[in-house]
Amino acid sequence: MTASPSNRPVTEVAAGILLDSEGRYLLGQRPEGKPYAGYWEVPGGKIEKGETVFEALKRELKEELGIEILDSQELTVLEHDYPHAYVRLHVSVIRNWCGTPAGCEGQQLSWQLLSQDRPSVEPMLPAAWPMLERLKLLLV
Ligand SMILES: Nc1nc2c([nH]c(=O)n2[C@H]2C[C@H](O)[C@@H](COP(=O)(O)OP(=O)(O)OP(=O)(O)O)O2)c(=O)[nH]1
Repeated sequence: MTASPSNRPVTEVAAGILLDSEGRYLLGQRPEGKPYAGYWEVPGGKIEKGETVFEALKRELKEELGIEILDSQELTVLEHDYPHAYVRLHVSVIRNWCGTPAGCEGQQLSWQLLSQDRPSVEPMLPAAWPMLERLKLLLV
């Protein structure tokens, strides 16, 4: 495990932005029992030892949403220093998947239009904002 600038261990996370053909992306609400429960985020989770980012995304999105992702495009890598952890987020865009996303862990889901200024749900996890900004730049 690497160390952050503040010398805290870094938690590596894979986050996958599902983007559909109508320009909508998917947010999920963090379930009870997790840090920041109730906050909205892009689906994903911690990368396990020995996993690639794509393998972690495939596993997490199967567990959380019940879908099979077919490919992904790397968007950006962001770091955020939370009270509970220092996280490094490997953010990918996913346009091709099999199945219909469902809240398999009891979480609420919400499709959001990328053309809208801000998501219609709140609060968002602080580190979700820069990834949405980056996504908008990719598509202009
Ligand atoms: N999935 C996801 N995590 C994010 C985003 N933004 C952000 O700061 N994070 C942080 C929150 C958490 O500290 C970490 C993800 O960990 P997690 O708790 O969701 O991971 P997990 O599902 O593997 O958790 P676990 O219950 O197995 O421990 O990344 C985001 O948009 N999506």
